[in-house]
Amino acid sequence: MNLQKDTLYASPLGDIDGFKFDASVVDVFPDMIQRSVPGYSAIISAIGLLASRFAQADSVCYDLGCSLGAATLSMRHKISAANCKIIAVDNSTAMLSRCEKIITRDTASIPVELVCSDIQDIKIQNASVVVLNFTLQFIPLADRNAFIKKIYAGLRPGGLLVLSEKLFFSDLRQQSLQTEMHHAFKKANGYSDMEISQKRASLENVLIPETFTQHKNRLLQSGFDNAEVWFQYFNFASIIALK
Ligand SMILES: Nc1ncnc2c1ncn2[C@@H]1O[C@H](C[S@+](CC[C@H]([NH3+])C(=O)[O-])CC(=O)[O-])[C@@H](O)[C@H]1O
Ligand SMILES: O=C(O)C(=O)Cc1ccccc1
Repeated sequence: MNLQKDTLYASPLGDIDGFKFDASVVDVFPDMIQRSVPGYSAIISAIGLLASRFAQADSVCYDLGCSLGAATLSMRHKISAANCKIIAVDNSTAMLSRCEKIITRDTASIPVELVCSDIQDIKIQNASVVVLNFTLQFIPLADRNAFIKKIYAGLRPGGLLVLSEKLFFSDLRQQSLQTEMHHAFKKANGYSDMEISQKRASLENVLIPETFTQHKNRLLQSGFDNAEVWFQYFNFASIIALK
């Protein structure tokens, strides 16, 4: 499980396929997400702190779209409520089998159940914490309302949803500036202009960002009491929604 540098888009590709979380991505994923998502590590640490505040005794904490389990591990090391378990879900078999190896090597005692499934198809019950860390953006737009309603229904009173997303800005100058600054962030982390533009093409119609207002409206319409940004770094933000 050696950490590999992300060079997936470093050579010119003729046709650029839509981005997939396959075995080639798994090998470079920690490097890719760290160098591509501004504030990723800070968000992962804060998810642990939030879980320690919100995890209720005898409840379930969900990590939906868990990838290699970074948010799961952060929660697992911080939760002190009695008799909690974590359910971590991803529909990429390549991601989930690597995640299983990582979780097995970790020695913390909170049980972790790994589920290979579309996150829209699982039961969400008795939840005190639900984490969607950069995952909703990959769910078809038409399915997002029903999915957030389902999460709300599965949360206990006092429950927490952490929703981290790449944002879109309805103001054209903001959208261009925030995108430009995200690309500057990636360049400062060693990606070339070609890597940035090829990755951008592969994410077209795969990662579909929405505005903060769209997210907030959906969360409120689904029943959440309130929803606010607690972290933002350029066009990447994390939202706390409370039941
Ligand atoms: N419908 C779906 N059902 C299940 N999983 C899905 C679905 N769509 C996408 N995924 C999974 O969601 C994850 C998104 S990465 C999350 C990072 C992680 N949360 C982290 O905190 O490190 C974010 C990113 O790479 O930008 C991938 O593992 C997909 O397989
Ligand atoms: O790399 C990007 O440009 C992103 O928007 C974030 C990202 C990170 C990892 C996989 C897919 C998207």
